[in-house]
Amino acid sequence: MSTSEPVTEPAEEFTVAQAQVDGGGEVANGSPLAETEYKVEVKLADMQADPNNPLYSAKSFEELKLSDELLKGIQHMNFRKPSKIQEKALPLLLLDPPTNMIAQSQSGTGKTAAFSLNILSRIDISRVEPQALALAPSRELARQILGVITHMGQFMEGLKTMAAIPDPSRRNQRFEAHVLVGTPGTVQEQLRRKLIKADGIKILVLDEADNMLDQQGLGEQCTRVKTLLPKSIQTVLFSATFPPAVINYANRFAPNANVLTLAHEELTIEGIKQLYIDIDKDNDKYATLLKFYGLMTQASSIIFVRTRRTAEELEKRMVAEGHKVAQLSGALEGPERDRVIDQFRSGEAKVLITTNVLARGIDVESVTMVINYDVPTMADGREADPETYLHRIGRTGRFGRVGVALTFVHDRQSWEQLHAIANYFKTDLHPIDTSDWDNVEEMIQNIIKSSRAGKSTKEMTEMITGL
Ligand SMILES: Nc1ncnc2c1ncn2[C@@H]1O[C@H](COP(=O)(O)OP(=O)(O)OP(=O)(O)O)[C@@H](O)[C@H]1O
Repeated sequence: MSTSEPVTEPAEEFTVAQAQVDGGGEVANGSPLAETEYKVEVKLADMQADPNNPLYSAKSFEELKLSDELLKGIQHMNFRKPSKIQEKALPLLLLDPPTNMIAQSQSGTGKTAAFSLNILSRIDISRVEPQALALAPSRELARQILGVITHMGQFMEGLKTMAAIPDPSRRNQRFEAHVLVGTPGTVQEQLRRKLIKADGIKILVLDEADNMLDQQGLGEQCTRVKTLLPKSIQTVLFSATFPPAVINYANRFAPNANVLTLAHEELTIEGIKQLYIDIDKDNDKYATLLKFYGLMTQASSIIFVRTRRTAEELEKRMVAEGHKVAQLSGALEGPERDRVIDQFRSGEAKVLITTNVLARGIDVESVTMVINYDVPTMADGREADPETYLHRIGRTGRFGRVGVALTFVHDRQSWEQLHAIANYFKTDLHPIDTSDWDNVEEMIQNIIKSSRAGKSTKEMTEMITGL
């Protein structure tokens, strides 16, 4: 061995017990599914029977030609019927010869399972080497996807899955697993160091693909990763959003792909009730937030802010006043980030303050309220960022559940930004009248409660149109 070669360690595989999955998996979070399962199922069955609903499907999982092991995995996750994206994407993904895909579907409609089932269907279990690689923009999302794949594939005997995310304690590990899920920087580095063997890789998935291709740094890393993989791979791009600016790039990244897209007017989720509060001054935002604290802890909530600094300041202030909150931003080290998200997922922490780092993909079913403390904007801080708004509010209302998305506006600029977002999606945002707090509390409490009681979205709309 030459001295420049890394000293490699055997791979440490990921286990089902570590899997981070919600939505009916065994590893549940703060809101115990058992309490609501029956009612939620009733509602879900109605939604899945409605052809206009993104959760609708005419077919069963059995009809999608999946292996018995995978059908067992799906059953174990309590999935009864596929969603629309699963039903449409899977047959195209499973075509032989494999074909590239660019696919879009609303937040929380089961895109992860769609690409995971393709990955698991194509694995040759007898060869323990990387055969599929899924990339995500954050370590939390990569860990979550890994959890879904591991959980879903638990009946495939011998299946090995691993995370490829920054981990200084395992810098020299070899990635001896069938499926790898990671972040682009780490994967690129480990491919370059030959700790990830590239020549057996058949599938490359980019989750949150528009973000991955569009963001400076991430886009270059993804392109580099792709050039280090075999030419013949199946490239699969998934996201809830594909803004026009990235479509061309996506088409080049995944040439001749089967394309499933939606118009942006179709992207809002009916179960997410979008509200806003007009606050007089910036200073009053914090006081207003505190008024919501009791409501925020009834299930779980995420507060999105623009900068790491605001996240840290809010955390400090709230903790100093005796409120129990967790905070996660890119300023924290990996293990600390893992600890915070795990606490939130388990329900130990009910309120999470974060930046756009967690705007995408994170799936915690107990989240009933998302607060946009700062309206999402582009990097310049001026122009509204509708895509990020959609991803942020999509952390609630997962797979037919209901939730509240509340945005704070405090001046003309933030009001105009929110207005631009509403226009973009052609959606109605309901103002909250802050002069009558009892009424506000009651209304939000009703929405939150109804998410547990499985109230229909029609009833939900009636509940807030009185505002
Ligand atoms: N067929 C199904 N039946 C029941 N639940 C499902 C089904 N498919 C997925 N789910 C659940 O729905 C939730 C949302 O799925 P997922 O995280 O894949 O959404 P997504 O479309 O990737 O959302 P986002 O755009 O926010 O990343 C998960 O908790 C998942 O377990």
